Amino acid sequence: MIPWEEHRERLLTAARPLPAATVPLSLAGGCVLASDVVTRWPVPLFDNSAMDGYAVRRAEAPEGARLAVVADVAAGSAEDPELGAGEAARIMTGAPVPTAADAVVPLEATVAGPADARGVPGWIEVTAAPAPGAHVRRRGEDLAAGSVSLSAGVVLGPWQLAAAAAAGHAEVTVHRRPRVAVISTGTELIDPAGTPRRGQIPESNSVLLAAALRASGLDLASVDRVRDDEGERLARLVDAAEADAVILTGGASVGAYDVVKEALAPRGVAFDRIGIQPGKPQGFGTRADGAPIFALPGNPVAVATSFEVFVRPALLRLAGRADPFRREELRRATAPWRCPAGRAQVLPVVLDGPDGVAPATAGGSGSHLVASLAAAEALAIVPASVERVMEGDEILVMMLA
Ligand SMILES: Nc1nc2c(c(=O)[nH]1)N[C@H]1C(S)=C(S)[C@@H](COP(=O)(O)OP(=O)(O)OC[C@H]3O[C@@H](n4cnc5c(N)ncnc54)[C@H](O)[C@@H]3O)O[C@H]1N2
Ligand code: MOO
Repeated sequence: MIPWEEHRERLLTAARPLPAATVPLSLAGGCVLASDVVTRWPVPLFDNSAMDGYAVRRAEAPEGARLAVVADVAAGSAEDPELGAGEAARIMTGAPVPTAADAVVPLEATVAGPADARGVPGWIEVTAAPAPGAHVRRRGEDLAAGSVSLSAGVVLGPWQLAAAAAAGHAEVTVHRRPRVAVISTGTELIDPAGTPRRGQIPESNSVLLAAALRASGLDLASVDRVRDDEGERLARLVDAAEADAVILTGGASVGAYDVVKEALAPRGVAFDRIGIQPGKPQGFGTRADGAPIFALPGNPVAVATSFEVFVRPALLRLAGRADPFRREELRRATAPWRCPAGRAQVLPVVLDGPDGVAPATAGGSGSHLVASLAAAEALAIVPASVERVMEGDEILVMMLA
């Protein structure tokens, strides 16, 4: 039996980041940046006002000063009005501060005289003197021109994409988002909407994997279902999948009709017994083009936990993530539970209070308990040496959100 950490390491070593491509920002969300984004200009681009108010020469704007309003600068204006002694310009938030001004007095700190047709008053009186540079957002104070705005390796979320746009880029160079093919196997499987006859069950693994891929920012390339007597078709589907990785479920154990093993072992996929429960039988290999092939056991809970423990980190590596792991926390068991002998346990759990954790199901870690998966919030990972978790024991918990 291979320790689960060793199996995971083997998968991670084989998973090389996909080549980089330049894509528009609208398609880059969730991708990992492959090269630095260097700002084309200082951010902000020019000194601009942080307030709606009046641009002034501070030395001439003590409390009680009356200033003539000689210009009106809106956001987007290219004007740079001269300000003489005793003069001010009305200015809006985001508008360029006139070169002659060195502070902005907000509207609320003024009393205004009669206005013209555009609403610009002829004069204002300052009711609170501005501090030096008050309400002026300085050119380059966020980022100097030519400096790195986003470093390679960053995952592009909404904030990072906005930063790239602000730095003057409509496109970024990212690792391609992995496209993943899913193939579920089993003669017993029918559509969830069907009426199962004796021996048949609704197919749920591909539903789980498709959603898990999407939730991890990965693309679903295709979904197929194969009967246990369709080994050749299975091999063809794996070969032909237009995907960067293939995940199969079922048929990975020692049964008489384990189609995945039959079809893929001759193609170099290694099937091993891993020291983890659920998820003991696992197959792993690489296609001729380097795409990893993950053959998971069929039990739905084993699929859920194997995806989290093995497949997701490897796929995130393909996506270019340096750290592909979930956040982990140490929590206290608030109920006791049994663990399998000789294998690490990955148990779907609920979070109990600020630092507690309890099994999501009374049935323990049975790999068929798919309905109770719905209640789970995280996965407890208990080492192989532990046979029983006692109330109060410290447990390592892999957080799923
Ligand atoms: N003699 C032994 N038998 C088994 C062993 C063993 O070591 N010796 N290992 C057990 C363990 S542990 C597991 S896990 C399973 C894995 O078996 P397979 O990978 O061959 O999976 P299947 O037999 O195809 O399916 C297992 C189970 O899951 C249901 N299933 C399969 N696919 C789906 C799907 N897409 N949606 C919903 N449910 C699915 C299937 O009906 C079975 O009930 O082997 C044990 N046996
Ligand atoms: O390892 Mo199997 O996945 O326990 O039930």
